[in-house]
Amino acid sequence: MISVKVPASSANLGAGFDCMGVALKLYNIIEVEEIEKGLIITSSPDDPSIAKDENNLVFRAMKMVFDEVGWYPRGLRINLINEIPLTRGLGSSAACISGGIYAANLLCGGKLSEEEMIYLAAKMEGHPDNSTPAMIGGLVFAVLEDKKVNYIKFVVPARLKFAVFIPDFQLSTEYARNILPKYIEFKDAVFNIGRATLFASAITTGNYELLPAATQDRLHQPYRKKLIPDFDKIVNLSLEAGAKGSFLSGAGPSIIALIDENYEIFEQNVKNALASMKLAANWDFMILEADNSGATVFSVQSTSLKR
Ligand SMILES: Nc1ncnc2c1ncn2[C@@H]1O[C@H](COP(=O)(O)OP(=O)(O)O)[C@@H](O)[C@H]1O
Ligand SMILES: N[C@@H](CCOP(=O)(O)O)C(=O)O
Repeated sequence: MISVKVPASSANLGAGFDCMGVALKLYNIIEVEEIEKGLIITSSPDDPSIAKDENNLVFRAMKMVFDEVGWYPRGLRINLINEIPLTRGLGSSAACISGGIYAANLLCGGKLSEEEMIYLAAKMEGHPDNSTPAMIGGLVFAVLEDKKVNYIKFVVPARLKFAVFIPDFQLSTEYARNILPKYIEFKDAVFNIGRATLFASAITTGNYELLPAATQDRLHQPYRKKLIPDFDKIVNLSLEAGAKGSFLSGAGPSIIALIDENYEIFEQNVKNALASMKLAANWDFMILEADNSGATVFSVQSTSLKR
């Protein structure tokens, strides 16, 4: 049995639509084992949206690797332990894809390079901003090209923390992508280019005072926030509590805020605000650090199957 740990991820980071994302210390565990025959998939906590047959996302990612390298297990047992909430904008699908590719590559003897795994994951997900940090960790600037992903990984210092606000409803990434406009005004494109580059510079040089300006966006949040009733309330309360920027996590509905200091004061202020605004019942709140490792093996037990 091979056990792989793969982190959650928060993509876009404001202005960096489809090209920026950070891995977070919230994990799924994917356990895989070759068996004599068949496909056995279990998951906990179970969720009706998690397929237990060949439609399962982790299995589909693994099969893509087997097809790529021309090696197939006789049968496969997959056990999924899901800490990352599904369909909340925290890269649950990307964790399945990157974790499944990573686990399958271990099962078939490591035939794929890290670059090949990063590309396959981004190609399957359709955009590299979740799958790449899920695979290698850190805060990643990434562009999916024709046959590869061009990326830079920035190792996030522990002083920068991430407040995550998770509502009690789901918003599928597919739906949240379909509602985006096919065309935008030139001035809005220029607006986002400037802030995405300012974000990259501010985050890598530690100029966190620039982050509130650098995390503004006109490409996706104006459209998606309409699907999230308390969006402005959560963003405003996190900024008033001292966050250095607050914005949609991925395609949502979760919201993420950047915190640079006074974490305990921030946490207490947020908890007080959530309670006084009667939002606490519908919004989970946690403070996470960035994960700088990505998908990792955390146990390998020899299989009883003899080839
Ligand atoms: N932990 C999981 N196990 C199996 N399938 C999953 C898991 N997480 C997501 N999926 C599949 O991926 C699909 C897309 O999820 P998505 O809307 O992208 O969620 P997220 O925003 O968390 O990435 C889900 O409908 C589900 O079928
Ligand atoms: N760039 C994508 C990111 C989707 O992230 P997820 O965690 O919601 O799957 C988008 O904004 O559509």
